[in-house]
Amino acid sequence: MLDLHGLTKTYKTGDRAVNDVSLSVPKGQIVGLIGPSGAGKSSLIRCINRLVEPTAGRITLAGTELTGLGPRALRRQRRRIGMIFQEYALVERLTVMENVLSGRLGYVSFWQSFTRRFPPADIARAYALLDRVGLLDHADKRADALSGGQRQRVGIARALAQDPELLLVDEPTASLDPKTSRQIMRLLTEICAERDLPAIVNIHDVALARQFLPRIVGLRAGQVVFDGTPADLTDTALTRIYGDEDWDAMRRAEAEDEAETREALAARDAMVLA
Ligand SMILES: Nc1ncnc2c1ncn2[C@@H]1O[C@H](COP(=O)(O)OP(=O)(O)OP(=O)(O)O)[C@@H](O)[C@H]1O
Repeated sequence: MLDLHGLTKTYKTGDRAVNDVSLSVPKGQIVGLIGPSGAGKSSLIRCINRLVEPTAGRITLAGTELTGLGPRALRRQRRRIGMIFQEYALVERLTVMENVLSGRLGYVSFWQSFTRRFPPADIARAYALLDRVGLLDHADKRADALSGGQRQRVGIARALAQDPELLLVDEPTASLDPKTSRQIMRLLTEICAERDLPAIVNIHDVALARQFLPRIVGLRAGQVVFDGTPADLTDTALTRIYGDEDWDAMRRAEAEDEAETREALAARDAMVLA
């Protein structure tokens, strides 16, 4: 269970990116965080593992308060939080397996990590994770030889190798085509359910959030202005989050965009097969 209480971040510039956010995410629940650009989604996610230092408020993960920990204790607690990034953040010249094992670096000694000698149990677990994300046959490939969707699967396996108690996911599908995006969202939701993991997913694609995430939190100017199910996310609720828009026109434009992407991908596949 993750608990945020009165979480606030004011940057030195005076920007209050996160403003008194209180939120609980129970085990096994995956929450989508939506909101306009600049609403504070990234700042909120980064406050939770203290990549961004909160100005006020409390963060508690399974009973341990993360705010106020010193550097050593914070390092230990960060192992409990798996991060998955938009740009994957893989080490390109390392193999898929080495990238997944790098999720264990917080657990092995300096010497073991320096020589990259991981315990056999870690290696066995990394193979099992690669199998789970559908990349077992790619274990020895270099990360830079993979497609975007495959890279994100490595990012997911690496986060899971940490044996996390919470997943923080920052725009996981922003660099992916619609079909691959759906596959990645499906994988994330299945994994949270299987492992009883709480997760927060920063996601700009409202249609995708609606399709896959049972709970959606809307941020506007650093504050929670919506917290509900996809069915609760009516046009009125969307207006509260994003301001006035013609939602029908936006849905039509989104459908057109998706159809265009599908056509472009079909044309590309046809060229590859020809
Ligand atoms: N390092 C920083 N220093 C000062 N202000 C910042 C910093 N990072 C973010 N901000 C400001 O905080 C506010 C929230 O930004 P943040 O990136 O968290 O929003 P976001 O919802 O993730 O936006 P986007 O969807 O565009 O990524 C913005 O006004 C931004 O300019």
